[in-house]
Amino acid sequence: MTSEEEPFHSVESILQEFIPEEKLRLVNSVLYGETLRKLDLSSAEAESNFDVAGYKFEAKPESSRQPRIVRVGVIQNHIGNPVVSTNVPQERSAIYERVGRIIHQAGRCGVNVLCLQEAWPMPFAFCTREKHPWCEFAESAIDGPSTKFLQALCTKYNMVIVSPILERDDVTDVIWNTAVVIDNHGRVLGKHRKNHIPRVGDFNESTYYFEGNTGHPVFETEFGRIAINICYGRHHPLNWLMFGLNGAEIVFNPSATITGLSEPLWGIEARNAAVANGYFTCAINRVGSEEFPNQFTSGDGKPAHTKFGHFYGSSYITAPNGTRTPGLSRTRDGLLVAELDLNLNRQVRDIWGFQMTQRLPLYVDSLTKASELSFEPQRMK
Ligand SMILES: NC(=O)NCCC(=O)O
Repeated sequence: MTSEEEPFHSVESILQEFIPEEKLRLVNSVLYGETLRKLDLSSAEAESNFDVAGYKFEAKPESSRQPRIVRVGVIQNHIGNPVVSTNVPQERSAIYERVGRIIHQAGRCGVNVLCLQEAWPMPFAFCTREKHPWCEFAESAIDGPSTKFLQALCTKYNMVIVSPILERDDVTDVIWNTAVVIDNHGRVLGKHRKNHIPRVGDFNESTYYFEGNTGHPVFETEFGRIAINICYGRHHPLNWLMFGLNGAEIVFNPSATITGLSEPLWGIEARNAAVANGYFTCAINRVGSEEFPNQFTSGDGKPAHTKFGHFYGSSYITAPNGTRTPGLSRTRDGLLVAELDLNLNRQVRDIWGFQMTQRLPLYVDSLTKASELSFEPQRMK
């Protein structure tokens, strides 16, 4: 589908429309795994301009460990106005207003750890390659406007919030694509800078920032050990692996990606990472279309244009056994909540033994060789 065709709500809504109810359960169990119970989110106030959905991932009871229940939430949202305004404070406050309403609902749903979409407090202006005015959106991770805005909400709802922003380093002025982790007491626990920067289609992000220099940090929160693999990093299995080796129990993947480029990959990559690494993954995509005042090109022979395609939303959450939630809508703002029992990670690891059988030393050796200029591929004739 191109951005000009009529957008459909979700794959799930099409399956529901055309597959008889008694068969739909079977189809869903093959496509999505175990049937998940729905969470009662009646405490959330229904609002006409965004959806709220919630599911429960259960683990077996253990006699030596208590269940480790945590509620995670992910938010996907439009930026508000179809044509982006170049007035930075105005654009930013409209986004705060829109996202703030959804965060309040997450608080009411008892969410413990919430993650927002990639570069949430700004339009995804990196397609333009213009520095002015978009670089003005870059802000301090420690005391920038978005951190300050969220700190109050973290404290109010006793909620950890992962805030993916365009960061301006406090000392050097250098710009980074960064996820800031603010704990449930409103303190900045730390940050992670995007490790893999795209050079594909209109994703001209390398004009603005470099590959991150923060490694693969795992943040120990009161609700579990979390990590963030920012957008294009989801195409890199070693990126996911390192968060797992460092002990992540939940990995968030805040993204910005469009129809016509990545949609067939979307349901695979974060889901596969959950299976391969024995942790929960939460894939979050922006939603809607963003149009910029000036035309841009990306050296791909396409005519100059002003629209950045359709961000298809479809945020979803996967357990280490591959069971996943349905996706949020492809067209509407939404809050997806999932109650996880983190004991499931070890239970699935025990069943499949991927950690035991992964043979890291074998690959260390091979990868070291493969990264050398003198590398000769192991091929037999
Ligand atoms: N934001 C971002 O890294 N997008 C790249 C496109 C993709 O990975 O689908």
